[in-house]
Amino acid sequence: MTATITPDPKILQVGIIGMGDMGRMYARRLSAAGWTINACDRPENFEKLKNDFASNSLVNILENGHLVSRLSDYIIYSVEAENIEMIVAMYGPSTKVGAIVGGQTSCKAPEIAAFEKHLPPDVQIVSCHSLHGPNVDTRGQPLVLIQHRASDEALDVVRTVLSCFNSQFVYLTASEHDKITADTQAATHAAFLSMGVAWHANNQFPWEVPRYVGGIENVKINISLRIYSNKWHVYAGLAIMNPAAQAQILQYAQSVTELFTLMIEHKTKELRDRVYAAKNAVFGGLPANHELLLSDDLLDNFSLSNVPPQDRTPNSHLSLLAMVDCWWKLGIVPYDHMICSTPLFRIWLGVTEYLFQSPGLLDECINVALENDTFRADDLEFTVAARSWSDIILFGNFNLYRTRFETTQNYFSPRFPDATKMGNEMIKTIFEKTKQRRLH
Ligand SMILES: NC(=O)C1=CN([C@@H]2O[C@H](COP(=O)(O)OP(=O)(O)OC[C@H]3O[C@@H](n4cnc5c(N)ncnc54)[C@H](OP(=O)(O)O)[C@@H]3O)[C@@H](O)[C@H]2O)C=CC1
Ligand SMILES: O=C(O)C(=O)Cc1ccc(O)cc1
Repeated sequence: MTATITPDPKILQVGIIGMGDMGRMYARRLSAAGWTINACDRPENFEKLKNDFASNSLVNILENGHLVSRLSDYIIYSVEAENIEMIVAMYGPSTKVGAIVGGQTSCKAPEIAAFEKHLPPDVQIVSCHSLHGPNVDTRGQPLVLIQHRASDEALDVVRTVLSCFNSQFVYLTASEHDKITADTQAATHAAFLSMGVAWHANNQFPWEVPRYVGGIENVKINISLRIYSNKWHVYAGLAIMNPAAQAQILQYAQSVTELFTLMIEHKTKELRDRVYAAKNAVFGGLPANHELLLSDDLLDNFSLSNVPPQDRTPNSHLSLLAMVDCWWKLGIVPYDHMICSTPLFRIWLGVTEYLFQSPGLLDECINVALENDTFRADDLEFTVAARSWSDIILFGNFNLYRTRFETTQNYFSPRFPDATKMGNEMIKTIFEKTKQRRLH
């Protein structure tokens, strides 16, 4: 069934269909490593794209995916997950005989189904997924490879082409990929999306509010703004199209609601027992000499606020209590997924670990949750937001997702440049610090 493809930059041509943020990042890095790239976006974007890459002689911009598919030996679809079936149906039949095809979408079940349905049988399928955003240094980051319908030689070709990223290859099946990424990404994103909506609902720029000062608060603000500065469809696609993700988001919303109810009912024993049961399930297996992934000193360096950190207000941290509760209820041990984790997931895990494992901090947080009303209005809005995101995702409503996302995105947009700069620094520092932990 298979034709031989030589992974030689003088011969092999790489195709990229979809020149958005990720497609452009791939085109730049692969061409810098000497590969010839044939690339396209939607036909109406042809002139602009051609202009943008006019100075790069190794990137050959074409009008549409038919032209890319006919010329290229290894083709990557880097398009919106929601549209993958329609786009593969359009261009897949034009694929060069014996070529290798893969996709970059964040959820593999629909992508693989589209490939199986629309690619000619002589075409091999090796999919990929860079587990990070387009502006993150690719070195050392996980890069999932899925040898779905392909020879070992075809996998080798893909490995050779993508080796210039110096990422860490992780070999999975499509369904393993979807299960693990649901565990790492779905509830993480739900938490940050809900924070953004809650701050917006209370008409707050959190870095201007003195009660949002301190290490953990810096992470919440930076990461939430980082997500809102990205494209809505990236998060909608991986939440709505991955069935395993829906269960996580539903559980996260339930955990938020149930913990918030215990807080406002002042059910001290029930709340404490539940939080400690979750702590035991998620962190109980860590060795005695386990070092925290993050420290407050480190996190204090990444503030968008001008208020000094010593004026920190203790917080109920509902979003973090609910995260660990959610992992517990779903039987997820997040450390099992480090090899396949995104930067945001590692940071989020680092923060939850910091809250649950720093002496005294968890009890302080439970006491605040039960007795202090400072964050009550924020926690109420956060609960409503978590429920609302889970409804939108369970109903699979892309339009409502987009409206909800973009409304909050507009509200925060003036601060995106600062937050992106700070977020990149934070990711870099935390990446260095957690390198050992990630690889073992
Ligand atoms: N951004 C991220 O952090 C990551 C994203 N991913 C995944 O990678 C994929 C791409 O994401 P990203 O680059 O961020 O998104 P973008 O929206 O920036 O890129 C998608 C591109 O595909 C184009 N497109 C749509 N239809 C066609 C078509 N018929 N032919 C050619 N091009 C088309 C879009 O054009 P137009 O906008 O005009 O519709 C857009 O330029 C998504 O599936 C996403 O889930 C994976 C890892 C990380
Ligand atoms: O790190 C994260 O969770 C991100 O937000 C970036 C991201 C988005 C989509 C992916 O498929 C992979 C990474």
